[in-house]
Formats: sequence, structure tokens, C-alpha cells
Amino acid sequence: MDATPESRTGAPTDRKAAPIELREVRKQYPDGTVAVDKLSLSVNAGELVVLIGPSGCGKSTVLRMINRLVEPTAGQILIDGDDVTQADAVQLRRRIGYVIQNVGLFPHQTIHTNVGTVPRLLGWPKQRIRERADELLDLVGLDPARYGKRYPHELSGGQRQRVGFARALAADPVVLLMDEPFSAVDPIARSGLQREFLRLQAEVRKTVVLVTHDLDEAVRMGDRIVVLSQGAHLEQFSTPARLLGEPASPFVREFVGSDRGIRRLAVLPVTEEMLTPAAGVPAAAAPLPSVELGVSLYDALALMLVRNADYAEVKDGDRTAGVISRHRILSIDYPAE
Ligand SMILES: Nc1ncnc2c1ncn2[C@@H]1O[C@H](COP(=O)(O)OP(=O)(O)OP(=O)(O)O)[C@@H](O)[C@H]1O
Repeated sequence: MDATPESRTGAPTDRKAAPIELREVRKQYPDGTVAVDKLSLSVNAGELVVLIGPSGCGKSTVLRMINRLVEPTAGQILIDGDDVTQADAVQLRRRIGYVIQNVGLFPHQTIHTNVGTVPRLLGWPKQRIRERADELLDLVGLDPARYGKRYPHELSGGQRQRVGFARALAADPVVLLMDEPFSAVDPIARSGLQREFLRLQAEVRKTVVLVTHDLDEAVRMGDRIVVLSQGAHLEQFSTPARLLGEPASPFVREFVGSDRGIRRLAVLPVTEEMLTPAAGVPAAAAPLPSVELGVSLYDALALMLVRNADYAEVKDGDRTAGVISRHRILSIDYPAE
């Protein structure tokens, strides 16, 4: 499991991430509850996969089996091809970052000490731990000189959550598991943290499995989304755009809701094929609001609505690529139900 993933994935050598595979995994708790009934799932190295589904469907159980906080009853879980049930559980957890709601920072340890927890357990030299903690705090946007010596209660909820990310990433884990990591902060701080995390993920490219019950969060964060129903039954595993555009079952259709059309606009970009020549727009429509090629249809439409415009000019750098109309956005194709 120590291997870097480049041989399997072509990922750059300085980044560590490992694929995860679940094969017919089952969890029956001692009281008889079947939380997970034969789930098979593959997550690529460096991919961010979101698990979503109704309360009690088994999301957290799936996550906690990957780092063996919960032992599977049957089936296999492979990280980088190695069966986690054969690994030493403590060693395994040191190689897997785990972020939970409310973070679970140690209250009587400084931020610096909290971030260095796993490197310390791994026996890194002090100087290296200190440098790594500084580097990680910087990476999550917290000035180490200012925050390193503070205690968790001296930080805001959002700042504590960032420390949680830094701590989870400190020993350069190959997998990052996140259970409702943004739900303890208010909605405004939450969307800021989500953006920050996506920026961070673009840099570190870990294999991330994130549990949430918030569909907007799933759509915003996920490279792919897994929708589960009771017993962790896999209803659909696809990209956000596909999930919203082509729900695979009545369960998924109901789960993603009747406003899935609007949500879908947020994950589809303005592309060249949607444009018409600027010359075709009535002169009375000028001046047109302007958007960049590749922005979401949602953002383009929102701008047209506030500007009371039927068209927007679409720029590709300095060049005008064409115009997009409100009508075109509202008539994007939906596969037949
Ligand atoms: N330790 C346990 N013993 C017995 N049953 C459990 C245990 N932990 C969870 N369960 C049950 O397993 C099922 C799945 O629970 P789990 O926490 O994985 O669901 P979840 O989808 O994460 O739910 P939520 O969204 O509400 O957090 C539920 O029916 C739950 O009651």
C-alpha cells in the first residue's frame, strides 16, 4: 500500500493516491441490522466520490468499513489492490485520513500538535513534524505563526474544520474519508469551506470518499456521486450531470427532486455548440451582458435574468465566441423519462 499510484493511474509521482474497490461488501451488526448488503464499488485514484442517500441507508457504515472502524461481515475492500481486512487496523488508519463533523480535535493540544498527530505516531523526527504542520496549515489557509499555538476553542468552527483537513492530510494519506465534514458550520461558512476544499483537492489529488445528505453539496463536490437506498443498495453511480439528467430509477428521480432541472444547469457549461453568431442578435438588445465560455448555464441564465436580457455575449479570452440565448439554455435536452 505504500506504492505511489503512478504505475496504475499515470498520476504524477509526487502525489500519492490509491484506488479503492469494494467487492460484495456486507455489514450485519450484532443486533441483526443489515446496514450494507452486498455493495460493490470502484473509486479511481485521485477521484472525489460522494455517497448520498436517505438517513440510515448505510453511508457511514460503508465509510467506516474502509478504515475498519467497522469490520465488514463479508466481502473485500481493496486499497491499491491490498485487502484492508488483512492489514493491521492501526497501521491502516494512519494511512487513511478521516474527517468527521465537529472534527474531533484534541481540546488540550495546540493546533500545531493536533496537526502533527499522525506524523508523531509514525515516529517522524520533531523538526520534520513541525515543518509539515506549518506547511499544512498554510495549505488550508491558516497562518501557522498566528494559529499554531492556539487551542481548538480559540478558533471559529470553520477554522477548526480546516485544522481537521490539515490533520487528516498531515502524513500524506493515500485515501481521505470524510463524513459530513461541512455540516457543523453555518451555510455561508459551509460554501466557503467547500470551495476551499475543492481548491485543496485540486492541489493534493487524494482519493476522497465523502458522505453527505446534502444534494447540492454532492453536486458541487463530486466527480461522481453514489446514490444509495436502504441496505446501501446502489441505485446509481454517475457524474453529477448524468445523475440529474438521467436518474436511473424512480427512487433516484424522487431523491434528486423535481428541481433537478435547475440543479443540472449548475453542472453543465456553456459550450461552443450552443452559440449563435453575434450578428444575429437584434440591435435593440445591446449592450449584452457578457460571460466566459465554460461558465455554468446556471450562472449565464442568472446574469441574463438580473440584466433582463434575452442574450449574453460569450467570450473566449479576448475573442467573442458568439452569443447564447435564454431560450437555448431553457431548451437543453432531457432524455425521455
Ligand atoms: N453499531 C450499530 N449497531 C446496530 N445497528 C447500527 C449500528 N450502527 C449503525 N446501525 C444501523 O445501520 C443502519 C445504517 O446506519 P448508518 O449510520 O451507516 O447510516 P447513514 O446512512 O450514515 O445514516 P445517517 O445519514 O442518518 O447518518 C441504520 O439502520 C443504523 O441504525
